[in-house]
Amino acid sequence: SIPVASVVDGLYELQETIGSGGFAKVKLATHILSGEKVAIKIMDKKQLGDDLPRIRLEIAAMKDLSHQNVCKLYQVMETDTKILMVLEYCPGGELFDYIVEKDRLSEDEAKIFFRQITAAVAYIHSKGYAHRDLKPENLLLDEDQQLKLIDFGLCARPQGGVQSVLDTCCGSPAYAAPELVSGRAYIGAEADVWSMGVLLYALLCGFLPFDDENIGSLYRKIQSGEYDIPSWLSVKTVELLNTMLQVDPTKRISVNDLLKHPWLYEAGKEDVYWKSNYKAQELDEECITEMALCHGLTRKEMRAAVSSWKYDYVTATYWILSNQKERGRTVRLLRRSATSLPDPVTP
Ligand SMILES: Cn1cc(Br)cc1C(=O)Nc1[nH]nc2c1CN(C(=O)N[C@H](CN1CCCC1)c1ccccc1)C21CC1
Repeated sequence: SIPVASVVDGLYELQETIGSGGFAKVKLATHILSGEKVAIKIMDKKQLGDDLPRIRLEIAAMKDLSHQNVCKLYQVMETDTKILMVLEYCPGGELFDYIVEKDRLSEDEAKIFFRQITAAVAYIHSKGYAHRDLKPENLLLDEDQQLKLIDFGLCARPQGGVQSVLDTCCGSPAYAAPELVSGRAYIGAEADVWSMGVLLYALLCGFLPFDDENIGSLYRKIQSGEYDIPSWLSVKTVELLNTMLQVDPTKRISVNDLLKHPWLYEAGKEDVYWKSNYKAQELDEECITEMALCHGLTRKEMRAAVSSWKYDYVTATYWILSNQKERGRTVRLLRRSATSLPDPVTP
């Protein structure tokens, strides 16, 4: 079978393995043209077995999600036996390890993280997705201590969101059930808010609200919705937790109402900026120019190549450059270096 090294040859320099799970492993790598570090998630198709559709779903979702608190997908490569996802590298590791190290977070620090988690979830829900596996292991810290959501393998998307459900149900909303017209018809959106409640509790307490070695009694505890309130939690915090940890999903706060909840704004914080900073529509001219120079193409040709969003090396280079710009770094690529760049398109 085709070795992974051959597909990344000249594009990425593979380095050590930084994570390994059942059917996948994550290796640190360097995007040669920019010198930026990336994380390459390498999955074995055979080991994936009938989980393969989950990966196709994860890839489709991540191509559609560009947000400052969602780990960016840069490139997808496939060989006869492997699927490779080139993703944003987060040098801070998992939020899970961060909490373990600090035992538990102060209300102020938890608030900073929770605002970012709410921004990420509000964004993916606005795109018609639900993550359905929110936990501190799936939130990574980047070099600026910003949280990035990962692992969309379990995410769900009703075909085209609520509008399509409305359209399909006999055409006129007169027949649509109340939860449909209220836009609550997401698959799993309410479940995401419950998980956010568990997440916030874990940040503030360092242990879980519902826990038990025996899975049966764990389920009973979850279904009871009863959990201990440690003395260090403020009344306002407990009120917020209660709005999320409502057993009845129809009584549970929505992520849009969470965005307006006063707890997120204490200590004079400004609005949670949940919309995406990425502009996939209008391309960044500075990045296009730098790429055109590096590839020996005109800006017009480069613009056309980038806006085809093939999730090839061109897409990766564009996203990496725009991330660099976003972080206030200089937008710079290696000039036409020895690396075997694809020959410029003959004009
Ligand atoms: C742990 N760590 C420590 C440092 Br320093 C950096 C990291 C690190 O993993 N950074 C990192 N940057 N970008 C990524 C990662 C990890 N990572 C991941 O996608 N990591 C997940 C972690 N999941 C959490 C629950 C189950 C597995 C993973 C998925 C499959 C196999 C192995 C790991 C990406 C690619 C998106």
